[in-house]
Amino acid sequence: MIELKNINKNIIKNKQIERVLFENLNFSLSDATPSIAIMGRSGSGKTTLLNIIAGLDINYEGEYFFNHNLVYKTTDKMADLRLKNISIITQHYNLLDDRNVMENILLGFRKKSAQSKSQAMDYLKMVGLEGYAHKKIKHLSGGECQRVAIARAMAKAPTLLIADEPTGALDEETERIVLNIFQELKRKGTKIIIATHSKEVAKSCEQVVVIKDKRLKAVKL
Ligand SMILES: Nc1ncnc2c1ncn2[C@@H]1O[C@H](COP(=O)(O)OP(=O)(O)OP(=O)(O)O)[C@@H](O)[C@H]1O
Repeated sequence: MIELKNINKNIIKNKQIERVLFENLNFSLSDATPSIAIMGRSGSGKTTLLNIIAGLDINYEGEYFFNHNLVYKTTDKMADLRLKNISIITQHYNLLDDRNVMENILLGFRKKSAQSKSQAMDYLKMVGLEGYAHKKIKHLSGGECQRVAIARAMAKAPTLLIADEPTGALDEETERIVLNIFQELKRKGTKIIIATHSKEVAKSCEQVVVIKDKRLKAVKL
């Protein structure tokens, strides 16, 4: 479904290469693989790789294939790809602080319909936040924000869900709830790419890779 070939990515500071982050890195999420976990030490480049996959970062060398088609790395083409296919749960949730929970989830729907509100209520219930629809985001805890971000991602019913440390702010029980939701999404055909430090989360994925020495290596947990 997604293939990145020979990716070179440098961190540039004051027009100089400060650090070579990826060198001839290859990534592949095959049509047959429901989910993949990306692991690696802090600062190894997990978020950067997710940003490349999400089309949010196009400043790299190498080729990007989506559904076997080469994607031209322009902001417009990548935005279009994202709009049609991808939901992202970022490390900082990217929610609108001054809006309430329901308004944030409704932003996730590609097309709103008469049923959108009741669907959004169902997603809220699934993430254990029934009764939170009218609360302002700024009044929620980190873990609650993370679950709203997951509910918003579900609203899009994406082909691909990209999640950056999606359980980082959650206790064990809530982590289990979120992992069950991911299993349900996979059953419905959504593919998932997760960056994580958690072995439990990684074990819930069919494939695990680790960023090491500027490349990806397959690992068995
Ligand atoms: N826009 C940027 N400008 C400068 N440096 C950057 C930028 N984006 C990322 N980096 C650097 O690239 C490296 C990789 O960062 P990244 O956030 O991808 O790592 P990570 O593996 O996700 O880390 P963590 O597990 O701590 O979230 C870091 O050293 C970071 O400082």
